[in-house]
Amino acid sequence: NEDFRVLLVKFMQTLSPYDPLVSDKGWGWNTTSDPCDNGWKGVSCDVGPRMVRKVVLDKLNFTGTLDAGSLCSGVGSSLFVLSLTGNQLTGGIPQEIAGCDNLNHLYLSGNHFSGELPGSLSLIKGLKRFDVSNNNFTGELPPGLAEISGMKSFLAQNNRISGNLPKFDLTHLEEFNVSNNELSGPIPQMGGHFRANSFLDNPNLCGKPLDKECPPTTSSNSTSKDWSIDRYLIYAGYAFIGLVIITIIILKLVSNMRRRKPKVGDENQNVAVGEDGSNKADDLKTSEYRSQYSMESGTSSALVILDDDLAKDLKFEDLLRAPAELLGRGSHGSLYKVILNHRAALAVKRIKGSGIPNDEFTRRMHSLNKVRHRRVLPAIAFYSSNQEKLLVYEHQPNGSLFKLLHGSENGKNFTWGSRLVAATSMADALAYMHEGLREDGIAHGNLKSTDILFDGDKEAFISEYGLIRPEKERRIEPYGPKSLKKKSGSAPKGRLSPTLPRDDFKEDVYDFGVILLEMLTGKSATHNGLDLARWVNSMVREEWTGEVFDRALLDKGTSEERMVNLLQVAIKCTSASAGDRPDMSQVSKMISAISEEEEKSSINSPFSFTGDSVSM
Ligand SMILES: Nc1ncnc2c1ncn2[C@@H]1O[C@H](COP(=O)(O)OP(=O)(O)OP(=O)(O)O)[C@@H](O)[C@H]1O
Repeated sequence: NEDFRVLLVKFMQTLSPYDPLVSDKGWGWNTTSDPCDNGWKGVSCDVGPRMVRKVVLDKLNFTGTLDAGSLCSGVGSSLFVLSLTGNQLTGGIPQEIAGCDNLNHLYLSGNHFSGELPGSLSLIKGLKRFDVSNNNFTGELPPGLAEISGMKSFLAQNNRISGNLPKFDLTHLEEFNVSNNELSGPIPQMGGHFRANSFLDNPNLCGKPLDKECPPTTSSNSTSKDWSIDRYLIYAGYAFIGLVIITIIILKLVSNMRRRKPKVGDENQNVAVGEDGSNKADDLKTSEYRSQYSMESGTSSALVILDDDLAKDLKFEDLLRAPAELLGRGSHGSLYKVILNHRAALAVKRIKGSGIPNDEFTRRMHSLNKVRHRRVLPAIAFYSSNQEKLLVYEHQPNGSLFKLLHGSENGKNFTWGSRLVAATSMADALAYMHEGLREDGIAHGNLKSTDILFDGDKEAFISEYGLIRPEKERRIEPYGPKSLKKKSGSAPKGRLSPTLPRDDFKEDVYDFGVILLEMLTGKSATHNGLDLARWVNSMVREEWTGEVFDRALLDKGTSEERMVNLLQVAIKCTSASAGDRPDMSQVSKMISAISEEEEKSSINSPFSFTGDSVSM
């Protein structure tokens, strides 16, 4: 009826009170047309009963306020999604928002909203995704909000919300972030897998997972009981660690004593013997590795040159003396940019205490050096001792895929065509390496978007292939749709699985799938405590596939069909069980087919960054 249109038009006018042109923009919002017939901008309706289901008006420079009263009286219970992200709306969220009592998704981030979040929000019992991040909200979080069961995202970071944090049930939440507010007091024990970054930058918030302990309090019996349990656990932990250390020392002493006892007739008992019966120490000194500088004289620890052109005459001393710039600290060690006279810049990875014995590591580097793909960055030299390893690569000047997608430019200049080209060549490179190194059992082992680097010509390379097998273990709680049905026991990536062996090649496929998802969604794999594969799966299940894609991709010329095809490949790669994941060779074929389609449709955009270099 007409009243309902009048109310919706009033809602729109309040969003943009200073822009009388809204009605002239051809957006359809007027009392004479039907929102479901004439496609009002941002309005989607049910096909059957023709009811307004979604109102999505993002980034339209609205400067007014949210007239929830008119909107919710107008659309009543039919509205499922309200999204006003990235405008400049002011004022608060009116209590009347509860009139939209079937709202599932409420996205209001990136505005200038202020005031307290209304308590009436907790009356919207079906609320699943709630995002009010990046506004100026103040006051306390209504405790009822934490009691809505089935909530999947709660994002309220970057506001000025104060008071205590109510107790959410975090085990079922996929995204949770209240960082950078003014919250105070202890973080309640809420379960879930969220790390400190979901709570950071609240000066007076304390307790796990933050690094900051809460001061002991006597005011509440239950709190002091929690504290004494905590303390008991800490002391028990110390005692256990002490016991383990003592056992290790005793075992070491016993094994040293045994080793020292020479056996009659055995003169080489201290030299390890290889599987083929050869003497490993001698192997390492063969002409395949040219020792340039020996750190520990008399041992095989030396800078080993693998690429005669790039690392000619490179000496360990040169690396030690040259000025080095720390580029980052990863999970295995630090990475330095080193510039030596008359040489291209080098990237030197320093790994301490890898746990891989010297000779095993050297053999691994040797195997890797035999299998080369032009899109996999080879080590040009390395040094290995039992305590420390150095790997020397060519420095790549255009940063990593991670920075390109999540750096200051947020992937704005990384077009769909460029992403597809990078995905195709990375899949091809990984498939090639898997095939060549399968017998040696050497997969990449730790693939992340920081390991995809761009060279001077802005071509993508995989780096750190097979460098080290991290102590990351097989995931027991997978992230595919099957696992989402299980309500408990969900685990973050890399959770311990003591019994099942890990298939490194299928782990690579999973990691590659996550990289594809990062390229498709523009989200990082661990942003906001979010497990990307799990989030995408749940969005697709809820039939919100269109909402997962990076907005920077929704340009003229981008094929949604091929984006969905690539998304399906990524979902297969991140299948719950390793057995359901395709091999990299199959992945490569599927992506190549999408690329061919793209080429045929002649809308393939060239791989392009704008500007001289990628700004990070
Ligand atoms: N050859 C290279 N040239 C230029 N930048 C590099 C090179 N190798 C790595 N980097 C960048 O240096 C930073 C630190 O790298 P590093 O490998 O130490 O960390 P990581 O990849 O985040 O973690 P991990 O140790 O788990 O692999 C990353 O941003 C990475 O993209």
